[in-house]
Amino acid sequence: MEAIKMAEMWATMGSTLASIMFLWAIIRQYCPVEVRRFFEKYTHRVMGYLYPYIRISFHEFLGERLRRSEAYSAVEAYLSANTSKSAKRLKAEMGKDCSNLVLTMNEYERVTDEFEGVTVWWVSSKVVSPASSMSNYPGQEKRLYKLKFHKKYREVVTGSYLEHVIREGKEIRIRNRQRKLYTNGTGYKWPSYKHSMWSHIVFEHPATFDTLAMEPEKKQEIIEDLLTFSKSKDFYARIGKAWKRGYLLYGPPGTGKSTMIAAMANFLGYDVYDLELTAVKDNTELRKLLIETTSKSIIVIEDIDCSLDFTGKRKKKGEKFSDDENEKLNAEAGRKEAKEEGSSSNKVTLSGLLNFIDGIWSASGGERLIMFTTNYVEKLDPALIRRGRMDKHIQLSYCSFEGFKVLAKNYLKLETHPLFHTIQTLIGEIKITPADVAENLMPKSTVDDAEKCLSRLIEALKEAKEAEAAIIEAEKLKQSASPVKEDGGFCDGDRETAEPENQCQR
Ligand SMILES: Nc1ncnc2c1ncn2[C@@H]1O[C@H](COP(=O)(O)OP(=O)(O)OP(=O)(O)O)[C@@H](O)[C@H]1O
Repeated sequence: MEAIKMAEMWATMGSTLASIMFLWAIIRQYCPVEVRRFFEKYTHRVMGYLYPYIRISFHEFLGERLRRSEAYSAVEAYLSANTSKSAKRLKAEMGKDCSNLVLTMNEYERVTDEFEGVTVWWVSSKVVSPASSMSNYPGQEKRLYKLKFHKKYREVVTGSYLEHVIREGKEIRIRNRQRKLYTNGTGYKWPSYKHSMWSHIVFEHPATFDTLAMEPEKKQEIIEDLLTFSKSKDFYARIGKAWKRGYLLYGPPGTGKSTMIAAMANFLGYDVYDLELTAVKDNTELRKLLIETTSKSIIVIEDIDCSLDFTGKRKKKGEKFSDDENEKLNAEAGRKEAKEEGSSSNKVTLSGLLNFIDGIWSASGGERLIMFTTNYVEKLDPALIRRGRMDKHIQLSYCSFEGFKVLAKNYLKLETHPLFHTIQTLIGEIKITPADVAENLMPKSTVDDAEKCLSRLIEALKEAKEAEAAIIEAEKLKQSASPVKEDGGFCDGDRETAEPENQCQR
């Protein structure tokens, strides 16, 4: 009996409240703003005792720090990525003016989220500002999010949860935005002089770390390095360094240097600036181009060893200098360059490039990765690639069995196959680039099945093995014919000849 009475009482209370809400929704449209605010203030107080949940407009807490539209977009991105499918329906535009709000109840969508053990509910609602009495324009329609949570979690929600939502939402938006690939070329500027400028296309390279053929541990190390960098804004500010990181990617042609850059750009959601140094007239122009790059970008100089004379001018291959000696040589080379710069302003110099790498972005802020690629790391000037400038050196090498498995999964959708064993043995014995493996795995006609592609790869590996054996045999014969050169220099791959010109030829 008791239970039935209670149920009846709750039902009556519920229907009374619903009637009041319904009446209020009608009346409030015609109420002056002051009356409405007064009424709502006291209703909220009373309701606070009966109903311990708080419903806040998201902008109450972030309005000061963030533009409304920015906050709205961040929440939208966060909810779309982190919560149930229903959030995907929350796509909406945000209007400019949010005064005089009228809620239209039937637009409600509700999404649940959890953070540090706290449950919150997001509600999306449509808002219409009343039509102006002076014009014929209808009222503007806007969207907003409201957040509901138990009042005992007020501190967690307004303290860390909202920050978390905004931060994550912004990152998701950056990852999802359409990115650009910039290249520099020559343009004309009034009054008609040539100058280097960026032009761009949409960056749509499909490479990801999942599709990159590389040992899993090495891949993971790079991913973590990138993640740490992208989250280290405060750290860089604290230690007084520009928020940039240099990567040197080196290895033989076809080992995936360009593919790695694309995977990095896709992973971080950055734009790519492909800087062609040979098209840059001088240091002034280089400076201008670099300053024009935006935050969250990767600046790439491919084949740096071929881009002007940046190769080991200061230190010849095999020469071992102490740090002091190196400093002296570098200073001397710097002076020489400065002289050259004075005599010919028509040049991008090493010192110019080093200066820009070191300091150019200190004033402009924002995060940037600078990447050099080369097939001949040993040719590069040590000053160009020292740690601090090129913070991480990544060697891209010949295809390992782990790398092959990634390619087999990408190209043939194969995780395992009886022919894998033969491939594992052969791939451990010879050097083959991922590009060559990929080429062999590519179906050449509609009748090519996985087995045919794998057999073709085995054939290619066997041929490469035979070719390698023939080269080794020929070299042995050559060496046994002339062990010592006329000038007394040796040629054993490790030791230099007496004259620098007489370098070993492989
Ligand atoms: N590690 C890899 N993972 C996946 N695919 C690869 C890899 N390496 C090469 N490839 C394939 O080979 C092609 C050429 O590779 P990429 O241009 O990245 O090599 P690279 O090292 O930059 O060569 P280069 O030094 O000649 O510029 C790519 O389009 C890709 O299909």
